[in-house]
Amino acid sequence: MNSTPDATTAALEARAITLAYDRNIIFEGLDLRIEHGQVTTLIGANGSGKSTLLRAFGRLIAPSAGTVEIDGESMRSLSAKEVARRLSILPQKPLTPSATSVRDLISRGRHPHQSLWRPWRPEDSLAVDAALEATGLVELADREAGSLSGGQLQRAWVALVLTQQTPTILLDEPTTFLDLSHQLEVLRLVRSINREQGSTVVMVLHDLTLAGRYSDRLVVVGGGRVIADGAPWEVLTAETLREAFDLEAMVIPDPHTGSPMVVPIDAAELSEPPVYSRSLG
Ligand SMILES: Nc1ncnc2c1ncn2[C@@H]1O[C@H](COP(=O)(O)OP(=O)(O)OP(=O)(O)O)[C@@H](O)[C@H]1O
Repeated sequence: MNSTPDATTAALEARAITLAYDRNIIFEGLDLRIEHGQVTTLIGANGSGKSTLLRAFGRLIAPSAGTVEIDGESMRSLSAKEVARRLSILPQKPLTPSATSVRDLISRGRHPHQSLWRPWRPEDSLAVDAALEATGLVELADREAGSLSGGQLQRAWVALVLTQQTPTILLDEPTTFLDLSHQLEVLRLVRSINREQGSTVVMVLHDLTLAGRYSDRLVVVGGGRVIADGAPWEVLTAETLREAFDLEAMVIPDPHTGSPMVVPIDAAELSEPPVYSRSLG
């Protein structure tokens, strides 16, 4: 790994940033620290600015005011190649190149590691093989990427990000298009990379229960600010869900993992007594 984190430097830090599209201001003067070695997940309603924030952390968009730092250094002061060595990002809608095999697509993840003096090495092939294996794509390695199903392609993008082996990984909705079993597989993989390699992960997820299960920290955004920030049990409360999502919900412990499970309540059903009491009564 390239970075040498210390206790006081954040992996990523937004300092008083303003993010806007023309005159549409999404965040103004926002501060947010992302700690080294944690899985942090951004949650919030549609259009609340999660992807915008992630893109700013990935230097895909520049703040119109304030700074974004990586390991204590301003992103602006670093070359594109240096940023690519430190972080990888899976954007929300990556464009699939045509006439590219799955293996070639994933191999692109090794480009930041190469230079004139550092051509393709056996370890690059090993990293690609490991990512194919980890994402269950070995049998599809020679298929054209454009011919994959939505879920298979999503796993190929996740594999591409993983082969980069950067200290920080940003994932915008990595479970889109995936069936539940593959969602679990991808999130388990992301967490194992975090635990085993100490990578810092920042993701955007829509499934609140999975976010709570696989994250160390949740950051809820809405109305141009951070509504709540903390460990999953601190953040996933009925009050926060009401404020952030306009949602009535119960939060109960998952019987298997003990992590918070969000059970949405349909407002139309609120007038009815719970099914349990109906069947008992
Ligand atoms: N490229 C863009 N140009 C103009 N406006 C944009 C652009 N991208 C996002 N927006 C607007 O910025 C706001 C925040 O969008 P963003 O995609 O960050 O939200 P989000 O929380 O990730 O949403 P979702 O959950 O629907 O993916 C929205 O109002 C959106 O319409």
